Amino acid sequence: MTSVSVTPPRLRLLAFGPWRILRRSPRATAGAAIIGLMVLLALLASVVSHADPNTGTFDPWLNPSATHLLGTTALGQDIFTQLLYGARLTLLIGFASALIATTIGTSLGVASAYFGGRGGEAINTLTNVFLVLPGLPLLIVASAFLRGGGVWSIIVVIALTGWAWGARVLRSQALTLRTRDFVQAAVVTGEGPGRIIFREMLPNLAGIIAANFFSTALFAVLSEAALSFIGIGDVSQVTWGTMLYWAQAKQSLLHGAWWWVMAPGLSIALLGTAFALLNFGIDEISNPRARHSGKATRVLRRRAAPRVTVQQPGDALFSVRHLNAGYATPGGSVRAVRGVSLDVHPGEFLGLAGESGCGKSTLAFAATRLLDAPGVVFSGEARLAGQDLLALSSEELRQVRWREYSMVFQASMNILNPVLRVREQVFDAMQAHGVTDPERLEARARELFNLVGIREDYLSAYPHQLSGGMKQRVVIAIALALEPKIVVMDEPTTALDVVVQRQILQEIDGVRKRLGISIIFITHDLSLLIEMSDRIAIMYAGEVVEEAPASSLYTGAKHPYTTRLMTAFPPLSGPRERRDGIPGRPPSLAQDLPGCPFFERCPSRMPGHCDTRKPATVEVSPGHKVACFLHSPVVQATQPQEERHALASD
Ligand SMILES: Nc1ncnc2c1ncn2[C@@H]1O[C@H](COP(=O)(O)OP(=O)(O)OP(=O)(O)O)[C@@H](O)[C@H]1O
Repeated sequence: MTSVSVTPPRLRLLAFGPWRILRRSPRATAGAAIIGLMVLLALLASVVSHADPNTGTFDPWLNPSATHLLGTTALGQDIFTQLLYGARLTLLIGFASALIATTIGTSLGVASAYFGGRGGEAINTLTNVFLVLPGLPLLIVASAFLRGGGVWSIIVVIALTGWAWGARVLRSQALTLRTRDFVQAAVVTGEGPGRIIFREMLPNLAGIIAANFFSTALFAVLSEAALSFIGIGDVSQVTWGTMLYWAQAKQSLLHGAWWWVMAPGLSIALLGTAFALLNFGIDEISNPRARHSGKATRVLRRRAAPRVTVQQPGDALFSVRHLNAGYATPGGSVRAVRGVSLDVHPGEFLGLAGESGCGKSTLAFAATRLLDAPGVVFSGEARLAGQDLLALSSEELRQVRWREYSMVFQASMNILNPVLRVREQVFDAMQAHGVTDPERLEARARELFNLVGIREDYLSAYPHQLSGGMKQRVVIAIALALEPKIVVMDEPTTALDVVVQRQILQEIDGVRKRLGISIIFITHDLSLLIEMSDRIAIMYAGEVVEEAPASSLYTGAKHPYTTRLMTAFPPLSGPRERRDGIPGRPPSLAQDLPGCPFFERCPSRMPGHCDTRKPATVEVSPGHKVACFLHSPVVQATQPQEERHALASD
């Protein structure tokens, strides 16, 4: 395969292009028009006016007239000509200072947030020092040092004194962004820091960076005016600031020549307004939600999934053995997963059910090496095709994750970056794993959308233009992008309404059968799992208490917890009836549980027996395993026959 490089990461604003920004926002158009006019007049100064801005060739103190639109100065210079030439340096100072300060502020702010650690703290301290230094005195001292360096020394001084505010704002925004699901997801899918910063984070910060740029430009123009006004700037150059200085020095107001002050003063105010308008306009463009706020989200058309034969389970594809995991908390360890062993076969749909807090998510996170601090894997193995995921180095893990296995988590629609089109986000996962050919990326993205039942034209949409169900389908498409062998889905449809939930589940099942992938599906909803799964494992207080083919669990659940869990949900068919919950509460996972974890709530408990020893897991029929003394050979041998029968049929 010949691979060609794809378009490098770029700011979304740049991707829009200046013309589209202007077409879309009247405010940006107005701001750009004002600045454009100022730039044009500055460039054409010598064409518009033939006078020399520095030399006093006219009578002093002339009033505005057709010959001198804004009158003349005390030295006989034409004020309109000075305004035109002054715009050149004023605009240069504004834009150049803003560019330098914004580059410094953005780089330092984002780097300190993303990388953190001591370097991040050092940058933060430096930023704070610059923030507490009083602005104008700092400018005055720095300018005094660099006096005589011309306009560029003023630009450098303003940039060096103006970057800190931007760095502070961008740091705090980047810190928030760093924890957002779509950034975390980019880390998980294997994207490097440069790519995450430029592609995932900076586009989301574009509005703030633009705001920072224009406010720094305004700060630069005002600072130059202030420095010139007090005589520290280079007063031999014509800028709007030095015009104010000379107007004040020659006491123009006492001479009634108010236009000498008003012309540069109003020009500075107009420039500030233009910067603010551009700022608003760019915010509209960089925030797609604001851009499309009036448009209704289109509803997804469902596509029926053709049924194919399920692959017969063979040897385990994914095998978890004696996994112990939990959380290190100040109050001690929470053991949320206790000695769990589970197998998933190729093409199999394994359902994992249990009450909230029983450790399902911790198991999923621990087994896929996603359990972050304070989570800890205490011991055990999680082998995917023979390779122990828990023993891989970070780089090895990066290679395997998403290519060999992928995940879809609760409310994972939040992993979609709001300012990137869906297409680019589907591409990202593939690009991070070396797929770079644009044609192949596009073809695969279309194929994936067909697979999960979304029209291909939605590839060009932004996440907010999609319904919750469609977003979840996009996330599932991303999880399938590299054709992993297994996908772990932790309540992927919880946030959706029941109808959409069911459609997506049917779609997932169809995809699984077509591609022959395995799925571990986690939910509270046992009745849903019975419908969807090949096999179901029931967790309680960190342990798997029963595991069986879905049909045999439905017709003959063995563990008292499973039978209670079954009756807690409405039946799949038949008349509606009142459901009872399971009385009592699960035990604290911070404590040791020497016996059966369900002991306290079990209607068939045998004190002195169930609470003192762990029941062995026994296979009561092919593939149906249960950890309960009601079915253990020890109890069966020691209990009278009638009592055993009564207990077992509970
Ligand atoms: N960060 C944490 N620190 C300490 N304890 C935690 C942490 N996260 C989860 N736990 C505890 O671990 C146990 C298992 O939680 P887990 O989220 O794995 O359960 P779950 O079955 O997936 O629940 P749910 O269905 O509500 O998502 C719970 O008792 C929970 O309180």
